[in-house]
Amino acid sequence: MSLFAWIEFIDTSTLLLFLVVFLCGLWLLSPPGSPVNWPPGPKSWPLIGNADLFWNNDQIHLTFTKLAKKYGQIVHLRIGPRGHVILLTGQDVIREAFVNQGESFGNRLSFHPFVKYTSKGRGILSGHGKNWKILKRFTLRTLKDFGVGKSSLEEKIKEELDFFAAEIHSKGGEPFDLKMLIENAVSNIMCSMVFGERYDYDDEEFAHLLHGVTFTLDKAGFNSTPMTWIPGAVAMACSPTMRKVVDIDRDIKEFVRKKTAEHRETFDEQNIRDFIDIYIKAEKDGEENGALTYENLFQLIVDLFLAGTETTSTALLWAFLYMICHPDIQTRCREEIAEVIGQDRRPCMKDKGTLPYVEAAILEMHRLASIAAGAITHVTSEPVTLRGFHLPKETLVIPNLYESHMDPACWTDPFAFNPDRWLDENNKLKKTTPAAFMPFSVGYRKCMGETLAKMEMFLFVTTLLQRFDFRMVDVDNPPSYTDAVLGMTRCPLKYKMIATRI
Ligand code: HEM
Repeated sequence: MSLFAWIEFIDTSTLLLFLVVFLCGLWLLSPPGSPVNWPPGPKSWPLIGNADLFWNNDQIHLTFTKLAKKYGQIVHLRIGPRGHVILLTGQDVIREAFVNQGESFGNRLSFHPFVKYTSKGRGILSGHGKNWKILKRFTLRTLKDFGVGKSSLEEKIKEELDFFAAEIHSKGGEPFDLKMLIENAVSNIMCSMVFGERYDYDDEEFAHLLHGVTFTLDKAGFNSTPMTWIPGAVAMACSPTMRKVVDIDRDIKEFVRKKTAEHRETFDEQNIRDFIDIYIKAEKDGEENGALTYENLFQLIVDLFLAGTETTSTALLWAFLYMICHPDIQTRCREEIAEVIGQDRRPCMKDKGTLPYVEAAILEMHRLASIAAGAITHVTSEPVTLRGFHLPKETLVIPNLYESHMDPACWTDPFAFNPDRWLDENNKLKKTTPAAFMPFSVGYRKCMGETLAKMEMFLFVTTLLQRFDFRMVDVDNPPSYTDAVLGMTRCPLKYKMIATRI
């Protein structure tokens, strides 16, 4: 296997030579004697630093945990002659950085080639600084106004659940893979909020976009970190993956462009239909001193799709995998739903608080699945000091959220799926959650969609368990619920299941 097979980006040996020459050049030009004192870390190779740790490694969170055991809570990795990555392990140090010094640790990777050629640092996922603050304010306010946490959005989620349940029913008890169905359903909720419409599960154009989103999130995951210091033009010229990500970005933008153009033509200030209308109105009203531009709207919508579909659908995939691997827990959830809600009415958000065991199972899913195992890479916005280490501006910072969820010092028998750990002696949900529990990250850049994600998780899990019994296809050959692949999110391996209508 070639040296660069890990990243699928390099076509030819000529390029390899070019890169070596390029890295040598950078190395020679690097300023001597840096004024920072780096935390400890593994020995690094000349030129490539510790980039080898990322090669072909879809379990990088486990590598990070091993490094923390050896070098401590703050580990330093070198990438190439100039790049520096800091790994943070443990909720205390993660909070010290992201909560206590949130803004200093709050930039994103605007210099990664993927970002340079797609969002260009606009939007909320890869943006930072003044523009990001404006978009964050607008997004949180609009999500709230538009119904996140309110009954209007709840109705949309329930409508989608009816389509979703009908699709599962149509499998007629035959084995099926939930992945695409669930991605469709979750994206449709976002589509209803943003565009005011949903798409059929067999809509080819939409399926193409969803595949694109999955591909991008897979390839833009942690093992693409060493690419950060490869010049964008070199990556574009040499990497088929990079070119595909750019093509996908173009297709998604074309789709969004079509939708926003239609909205502009039919815009009626008296009848605000969705997120795009709210944005158009804000733009017309000159809100935020004109900072809400068309380009910003564009990237914002793309970002909401990237951040809000794959995450929730992956979390749901894990939830149903745990349910089929633990039929006893599934039955206990269903019994609680039957006792509190019955079969004659559908679950609603008002039921939250009355189904402690189901809620405990969802919390346990978030912990054990740790879908955002390393959150999204942060970047220091200025020189900072953390526990005596002085880190320069533009240091990459990755929090190992996975380790916090698996730390035996915080969780008894951490690899077991055990909803009971969230309940008190009266089988009520414990009043506080442990500080080590951070599925949505913490501080300045924490998830903006947490409330929406929690609504979706609760309504999907309760509604589907009320209507279906889920089983594994072959009890003698159960799917693994410990193995996973980490791209941007930590995904379960492909599995099928059987659903029977209750
Ligand atoms: C189970 C579902 C979800 C999980 C576990 C999750 C988790 C996360 C995590 C860990 C981050 C990174 C925070 C950091 O870098 O420190 C994040 C960022 C983000 N999430 Fe979520 N998320 C979920 C669903 C959603 C949904 C449904 C939305 C839709 C609105 C959303 C919108 C965002 C946005 C916009 C960001 C970027 C925040 C920023 O960079 O400032 N997420 N999410």
